[in-house]
Amino acid sequence: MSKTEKVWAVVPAAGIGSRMQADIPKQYLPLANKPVLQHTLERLAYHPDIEGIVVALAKDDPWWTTLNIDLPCQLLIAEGGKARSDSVLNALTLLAEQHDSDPWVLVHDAARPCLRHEDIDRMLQSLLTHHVGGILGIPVTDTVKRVDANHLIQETVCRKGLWRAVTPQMFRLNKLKTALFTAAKDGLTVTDEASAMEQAGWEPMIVEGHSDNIKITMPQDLALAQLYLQQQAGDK
Ligand SMILES: Nc1ccn([C@@H]2O[C@H](COP(=O)(O)OP(=O)(O)OP(=O)(O)O)[C@@H](O)[C@H]2O)c(=O)n1
Ligand SMILES: C[C@](O)(CO)[C@H](O)COP(=O)(O)O
Repeated sequence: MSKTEKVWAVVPAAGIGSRMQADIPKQYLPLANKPVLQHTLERLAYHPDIEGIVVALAKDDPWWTTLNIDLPCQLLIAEGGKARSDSVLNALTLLAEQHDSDPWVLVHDAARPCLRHEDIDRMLQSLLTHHVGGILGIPVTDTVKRVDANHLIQETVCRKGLWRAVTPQMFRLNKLKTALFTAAKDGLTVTDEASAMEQAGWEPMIVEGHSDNIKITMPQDLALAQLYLQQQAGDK
C-alpha cells in the first residue's frame, strides 16, 4: 500500500441480536458507558489508516440517531439486508458508487467492540501486499467434537490446522463485492466474507489475532467484553 492509500471499513450493524435475548439489538446495548456500536466505530475510526467507515443499519433503525457519534473519518450509512452477507454487500455497493478506485475494505462486526489497533496493524502489514487479502483468526486450542441433535458425541474433529475465523476480514472492494454477489446469486449461505472468496476460488490468508476480540452474541458475552475493555484500558 502506498503511504497515501487508506483502507475503508465496513461495519455490518443491522442484526436483531436474537441470541442475546435483550429488548434492543445488542449493538445498541450499553457497554462501559456507551453503546457497543459506538465502541466499535471509534476503535476503527481512530486507527490512522482507516479513511472512512460504511455502517450498514437496519431499515428504519430507530436507535442510530440516539447515538452521539462524532468520528474523525468519513462515515457512510448503508441499508442492512436480510442476512449479514446482504448487509455487507449493500455497504460495498454504496462504497463502489462513491469510489472509482478499488480500495482495500476491512469488514468488521459491530458486535466486536474489543478489536485492538495492534491487530489491525498486523493485518495491514501482512495483507496489503497479498494478492487476495485475508482475515483475523485464532488457533483452536480446545478439543473439538462433532455432536448430534441429542448432544451425543459423534466424532472428535482433528484440530490440527483448525482456526476460529473472526473479523476484520480484509479484501479489495471489487473482488469481495463480486464474490458476495455470486454467492448470493448461487443461493450459497456465507457466514463470513472469506467463505465467499473461497467459493470464488481464492485462498485468503489468516492472520493471528487476540482472543479478546470476541463477538458479543450470548447474554454472558457483555460482561466479558466489559472486562476486556477494562483490561485493554489498563494496558495503555
Ligand atoms: N442481517 C444482518 C445480520 C447481522 N448483521 C450484523 O452482523 C454482525 C454479526 O452477526 P451476529 O452476531 O449474528 O448478529 P445478529 O444477527 O444480530 O445476532 P443473532 O444471530 O443472535 O440474531 C452483527 O454486528 C450484526 O449486527 C447485519 O449487519 N445484518
Ligand atoms: C463473521 C463472523 O464473525 C466470523 O466468525 C461470524 O461468522 C458471524 O456469524 P454470525 O452468526 O453472523 O454472528
